[in-house]
Amino acid sequence: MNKEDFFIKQISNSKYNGDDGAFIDGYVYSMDAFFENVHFKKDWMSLKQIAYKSMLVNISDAIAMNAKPKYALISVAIPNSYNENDLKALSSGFKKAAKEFDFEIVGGDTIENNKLDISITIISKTKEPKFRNSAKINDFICYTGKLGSCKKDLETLLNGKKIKKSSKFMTPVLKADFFYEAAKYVNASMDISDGLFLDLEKLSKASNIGFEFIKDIKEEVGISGEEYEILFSCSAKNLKKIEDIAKKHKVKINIFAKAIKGSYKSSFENHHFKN
Ligand SMILES: Nc1ncnc2c1ncn2[C@@H]1O[C@H](COP(=O)(O)OP(=O)(O)OP(=O)(O)O)[C@@H](O)[C@H]1O
Ligand SMILES: Cc1ncc(C[n+]2csc(CCOP(=O)(O)O)c2C)c(N)n1
Ligand SMILES: [Mg+2]
Repeated sequence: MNKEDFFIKQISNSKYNGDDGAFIDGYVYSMDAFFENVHFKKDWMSLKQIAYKSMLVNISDAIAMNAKPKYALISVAIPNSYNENDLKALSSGFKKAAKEFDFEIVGGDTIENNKLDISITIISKTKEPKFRNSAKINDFICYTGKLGSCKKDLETLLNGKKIKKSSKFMTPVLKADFFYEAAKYVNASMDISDGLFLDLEKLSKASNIGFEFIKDIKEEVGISGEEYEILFSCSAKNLKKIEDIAKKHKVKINIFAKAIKGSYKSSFENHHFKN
């Protein structure tokens, strides 16, 4: 077992743990960290972009569970060198996301540190939560959008070069409207944060299924992280309905595998606690 899974198992064996968020009594509780030098370098993005992306990566988990964000708690470690304009820029990114997705920032914590580190908790509401453990044998396995560009853009940045302002690495494009409408036809879902192959492994474990690939997934597509697309499964019967909803919202759907008996293991390493 890897260090991350070992640790999570030590802390919590709650039945609510293990999905994009914990669904309890109509609400989904989820949190994600967005830390300097782990998730971004400060010369890559403006403070507003950093704050905005830190919110989007969190909202992504709520959407993947078919939950609508209602409240957020934001914990921020801020370098002492930041002036008032910096603080305004940072808060404008948080507020932009709250306005766009119509939720309230109800609390958090602020400390001083030598790096900018952001942790956000989102509390979201749903009448019909979607989990990772509900994919059924013979389901089609699909993902939204295009995968691959985030890894390419990350590499460009790590090589000291610039990427386009419109890059999905800078600003993930969440498929909220599509998914809130399509969710009733979906069996299982999660967001793609670690990369399709690793996230498929999580889906496989949670739903106790394997995959038969219909389409060949190239390595640069399968190992691209931070895409924040939605990975989902649905029955053959519901596929057409989902495709129609996707068309209406101008969202691309890739149908690339079928769920079969068995299990799936990615041959690629998790980026956390690499040797
Ligand atoms: N420190 C922790 N304490 C308790 N539970 C944790 C901790 N870290 C992770 N978990 C739980 O383990 C599960 C997997 O966490 P992880 O952060 O990998 O979520 P993910 O949705 O798969 O990935 P991402 O955060 O990149 O979207 C989640 O249910 C999460 O709540
Ligand atoms: C400086 C820097 N180095 C590496 C990366 C790549 N990276 C960080 S987190 C992550 C996947 C999901 O994250 P998490 O599991 O933390 O939600 C990836 C691919 C980056 N963005 N910035
Ligand atoms: Mg997730």
